[in-house]
Amino acid sequence: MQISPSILASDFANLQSELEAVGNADWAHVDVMDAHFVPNLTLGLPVVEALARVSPIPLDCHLMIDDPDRWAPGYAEAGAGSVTFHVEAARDPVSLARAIRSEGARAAFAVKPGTDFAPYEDLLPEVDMVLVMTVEPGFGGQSFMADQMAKVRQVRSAVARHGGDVWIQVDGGVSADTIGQCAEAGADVFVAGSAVYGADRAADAVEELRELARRHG
Ligand SMILES: O=C(CO)[C@H](O)[C@H](O)COP(=O)(O)O
Ligand SMILES: [Fe+2]
Repeated sequence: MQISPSILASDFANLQSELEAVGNADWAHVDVMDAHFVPNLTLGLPVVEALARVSPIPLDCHLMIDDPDRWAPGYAEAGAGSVTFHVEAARDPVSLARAIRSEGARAAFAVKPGTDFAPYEDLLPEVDMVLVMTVEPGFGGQSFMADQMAKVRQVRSAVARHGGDVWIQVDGGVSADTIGQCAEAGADVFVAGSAVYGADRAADAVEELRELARRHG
């Protein structure tokens, strides 16, 4: 059970100390948005390169961008430990996942709430993780979509059928109130922005979420 706090909910004026505040987490989730794939703009490659230099934990980059085939391997090269692209935006997901892995990072694909997983099941041997979005991508602080738990169960069964160690990540509205159902459905990597950075002590929130996930997993 791994926790990946989303720095989207942190203080962008103090990113290094915000990363250090969640040094007990497994990953730091970095939301890259390009104002095309989603209607919001956050940060890009130069900032990720700088964060990779100072972060005490590996970066988990979630690319909400058009044309990931062109850009995603660069994030692996910049030092991200895991790079997630959206299948809705990828032209050749197999080659893309291989390019990310060949740069030494874990490769993952994400599915939006309205995207079926079944057409992408054959990609499982090419990736290290599947991200099931539990909000419409674009903004932090949205309400958790419990109807996506059926998809998490579907991915968990597909992973069991295929064998191999593919992690299942959930992202969006994950909190102390919702993490239990995610773990029960089969998720094992949990992104949390507001629930971690909105807490009095971010590190305590990370421990609490991990404990709740373990209890329900
Ligand atoms: O990908 C994302 C939004 O597109 C974020 O990672 C996600 O929303 C995390 O924020 P919160 O936990 O506040 O929902
Ligand atoms: Fe994200």
